[in-house]
Amino acid sequence: MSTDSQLKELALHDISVRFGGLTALDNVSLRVAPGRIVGVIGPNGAGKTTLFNVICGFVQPTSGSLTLDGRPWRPRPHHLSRLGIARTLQGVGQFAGMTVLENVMVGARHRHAESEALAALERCGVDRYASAYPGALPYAIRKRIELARALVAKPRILMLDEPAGGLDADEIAWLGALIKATGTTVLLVEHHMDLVMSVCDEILVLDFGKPIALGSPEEISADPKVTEAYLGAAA
Ligand SMILES: Nc1ncnc2c1ncn2[C@@H]1O[C@H](COP(=O)(O)OP(=O)(O)OP(=O)(O)O)[C@@H](O)[C@H]1O
Repeated sequence: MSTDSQLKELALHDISVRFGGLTALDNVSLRVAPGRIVGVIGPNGAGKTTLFNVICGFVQPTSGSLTLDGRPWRPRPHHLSRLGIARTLQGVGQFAGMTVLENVMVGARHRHAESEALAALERCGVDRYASAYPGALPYAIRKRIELARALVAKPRILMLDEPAGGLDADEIAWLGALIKATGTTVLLVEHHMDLVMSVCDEILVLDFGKPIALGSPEEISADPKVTEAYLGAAA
């Protein structure tokens, strides 16, 4: 279990991202305090993945800034693991030519990579697949392997990009329990509302790149702007 002093505070300050004429993020500010589970939700195209990509350094903001532990920070993808930031991908992009264990060892940072990878697989309930090749395994198992790969380095900030996508109710319940048990800071982009509402301490709602609400699950579910954004998207 991480202690507070090991955790990092990540903050976005007035971040905007424009792709040509399209504003994908419009003055978004967010503080992800140590140990908190923060959700980012919004209809399709709201800017959730773009926000993740800004934090990972894949997309440069057009304006605004980021800080890590209060210091100005310019994210770079190859520095993330050194900083203790791990991210899962929307899909299950594992290396087909490597075993499950080898795939998870890619995420490890220490000398004891193999035992740490096995422990992460065990934590995710998939250690029995260690010597299998991921391509042959069911999707839900591969999602768990993806989580093990993110958890193996014991990240201080865990970024989960639609971890519930394609999972059934039992798998989602398991995932919710795992997220709560990590004891680390989590940033969660997810469409599955029950999961978001049950695990998050705080939720940011984006709509067409604009932050329209930020608050506890109770505040967000009672906010008419949020209902309107989702109904508008469904109409
Ligand atoms: N590299 C890019 N170039 C141009 N437009 C982009 C790029 N990346 C994202 N966009 C656009 O920015 C907007 C926000 O996209 P983004 O993928 O961040 O939304 P999202 O909330 O993650 O959507 P979804 O829920 O469907 O994954 C969309 O209109 C998208 O088409």
